[in-house]
Amino acid sequence: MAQAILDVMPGASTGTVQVSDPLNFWAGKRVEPRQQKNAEPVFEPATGDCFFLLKSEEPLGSRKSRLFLEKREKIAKLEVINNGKSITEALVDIDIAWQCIEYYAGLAGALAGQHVQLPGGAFAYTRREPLGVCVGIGAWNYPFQIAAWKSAPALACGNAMVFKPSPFTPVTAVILAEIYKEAGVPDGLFCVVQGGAETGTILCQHPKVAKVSFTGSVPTGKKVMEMSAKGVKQVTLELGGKSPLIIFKDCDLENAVRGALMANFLTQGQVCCNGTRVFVQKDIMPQFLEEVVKRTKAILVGDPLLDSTRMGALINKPHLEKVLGFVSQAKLQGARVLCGGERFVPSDPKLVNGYFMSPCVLDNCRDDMTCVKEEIFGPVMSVLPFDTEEEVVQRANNTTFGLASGVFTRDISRAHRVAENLEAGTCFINNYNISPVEVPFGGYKMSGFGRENGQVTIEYYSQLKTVVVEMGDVDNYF
Ligand SMILES: NC(=O)c1ccc[n+]([C@@H]2O[C@H](COP(=O)([O-])OP(=O)(O)OC[C@H]3O[C@@H](n4cnc5c(N)ncnc54)[C@H](O)[C@@H]3O)[C@@H](O)[C@H]2O)c1
Repeated sequence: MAQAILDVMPGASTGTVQVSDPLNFWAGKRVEPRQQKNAEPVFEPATGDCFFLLKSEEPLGSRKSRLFLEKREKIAKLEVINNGKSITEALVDIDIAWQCIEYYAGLAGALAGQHVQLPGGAFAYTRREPLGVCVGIGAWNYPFQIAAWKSAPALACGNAMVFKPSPFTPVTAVILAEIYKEAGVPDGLFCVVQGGAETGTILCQHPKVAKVSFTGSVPTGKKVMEMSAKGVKQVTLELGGKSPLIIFKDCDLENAVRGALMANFLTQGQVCCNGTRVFVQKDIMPQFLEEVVKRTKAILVGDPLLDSTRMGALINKPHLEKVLGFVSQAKLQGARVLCGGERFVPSDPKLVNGYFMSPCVLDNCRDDMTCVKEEIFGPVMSVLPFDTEEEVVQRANNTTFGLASGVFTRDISRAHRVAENLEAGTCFINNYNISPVEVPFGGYKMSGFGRENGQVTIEYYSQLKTVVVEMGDVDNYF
């Protein structure tokens, strides 16, 4: 069964793949939902064609790196077919996923408590224990990577995880389940359940669930937190962002332009930590704009399975329309479109119904515009001029989000001062959007709390037990 889904490769090309195997993984194997709801079509973003019928489960309550490398390309191709991102990026996503699993597999053996000496020979020690059954709920922009980022630390700490992918990208999480099984993870320890809001709700409300780790939008994150609060469950929330990227005039301009592109156009701009508010010091604005527009226009949009493609298709039609709507609104509010911002129809006939758009750079932006305030989640960069460090830090922080931030400067003191003053979970100095699994990732403010990756995440998937040991007699007050 597992093979069937992977057997479509390597001859697969855009528009030819149909997936029919069940995508739920329960007690060690792929299963059809026990009680099916209506099947929902899942679309291939590059062609607009349905390539899978997703049957989700109704009332759920009632009813190792070597392995990765062998499957790397196949998983990446399926990720592309389901998500629309370029194969170049998908391969990196899969690599980051296995690095994450290796990292936490390594940390598992290092989990340790503390020994505390007490008076009279007594002592205490602490044990790091699992929480129990954890739920992972994923967004559609990094389907496989999100499943790995959540399950690797969860399993390393001794928990079980039930993972629910986004119904837009249901296809690859089950392969992760099969890899875990092949690597020796006992049946039932990592399960995949398909479905949307209803299934997510059931999972969050289930009395036997100890923790929910959620990646998605702020409105859904609030609901997840409310539901989890009722059961006093721990929560990790990885939510949206509208991150600032600050480019000072003393920067290496070539690198700053590259950084701005990395901050805006990965995965068709559908990245939570994107630096979509690009603040550029006035003195270098003309040179910055000239270079960034030149590079943006050169981005090759098209068939995401081709190695030469740098930008694929957005996730679905309503989302494409929403992103294009943000561009229209920006124009009405006075922004100038320097390039892109339109639906793009590739010359390949099989891609004519795909959800492509040309990457967009907006100039003449002001802090009060919708495109500068709201998360667009598409390839739209808003450029804003600034004069002083003090002013730009204040403007950069003037948002309810706080996921990431970036600063380009050659002044080392300024770089660290700005990093300290920005209200965000991550600050990139002279780079943007790199995500090594060794460093913690997560938000400030309404971008969420808790962390993924890094050693600290162990604390979010375990609980501490204190054991107090008396070596003498009990001191009796009575
Ligand atoms: N901070 C991060 O690490 C990170 C990473 C990726 C995406 N995101 C954010 O995710 C958003 C885009 O993803 P999306 O459109 O899939 O988000 P979404 O909030 O619409 O959905 C996320 C997940 O929640 C599920 N869900 C929906 N309603 C639910 C409910 N009532 N109860 C439980 N689960 C429910 C969905 O089925 C999906 O699996 C953006 O805002 C983006 O910034 C954040």
